[in-house]
Amino acid sequence: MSTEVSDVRPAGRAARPDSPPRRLQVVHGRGVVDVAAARRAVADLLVALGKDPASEHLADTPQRVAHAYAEMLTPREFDLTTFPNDEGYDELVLVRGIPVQSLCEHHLLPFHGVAHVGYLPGERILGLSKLARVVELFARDFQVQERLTRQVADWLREHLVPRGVGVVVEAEHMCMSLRGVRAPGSRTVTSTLHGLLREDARSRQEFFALAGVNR
Ligand SMILES: Nc1nc2c(ncn2[C@@H]2O[C@H](COP(=O)(O)OP(=O)(O)OP(=O)(O)O)[C@@H](O)[C@H]2O)c(=O)[nH]1
Ligand SMILES: [Zn+2]
Repeated sequence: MSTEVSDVRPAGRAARPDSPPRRLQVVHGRGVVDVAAARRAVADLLVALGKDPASEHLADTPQRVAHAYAEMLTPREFDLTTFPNDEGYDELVLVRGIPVQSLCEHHLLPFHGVAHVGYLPGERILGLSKLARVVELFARDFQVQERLTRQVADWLREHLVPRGVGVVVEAEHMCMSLRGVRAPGSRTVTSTLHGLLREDARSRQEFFALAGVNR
């Protein structure tokens, strides 16, 4: 998925790179869901599963399912707000326990859990809520957990230009709980590190310790 990040400063305002705060509008470049086509496909699926979509109980189900998938595949747009790091804060900034709600691309079933996202600030610091918004930006898609984890880390490296980035995702996959291997409660942990959090052992250990992951 591509994302577009554009400057939303009002026209005529000086574009000084250090003017606080800086807001960049983040728009996802994902195809819009064709709800009508999805509704027809869900009705066909019900028939294929031996159900009658015209029955009283299922009459509105195709419409609901189509809307549910459209919602689950559409991240909210947001402003990426950054501030100059005037105090020269050079320690880790970490938000733990960010909810992750995504859909496995193999079975179209949910996987959900938490993300811990941290960075070592460079010239700018980020509005804290934006770490959770970036997780949503990539989670609202058909995904595998490894790619989701890496996309969040790569995106922050590109758009925040910190000295280091770390992302840990812990999630339970419904395709492993409800069906197949039927291992409810098992959680998959994935991580991606960039910059100093990858290269410097002390920073890496501190990140995993604060994230609550024992490595
Ligand atoms: N690496 C990775 N695998 C995933 C993820 N979500 C689901 N899977 C796995 O994708 C695999 C698909 O394997 P297949 O053998 O093609 O599908 P399957 O027969 O339904 O597999 P079972 O789930 O073992 O019954 C399964 O092992 C799933 O557990 C993910 O986020 N990352
Ligand atoms: Zn799956």
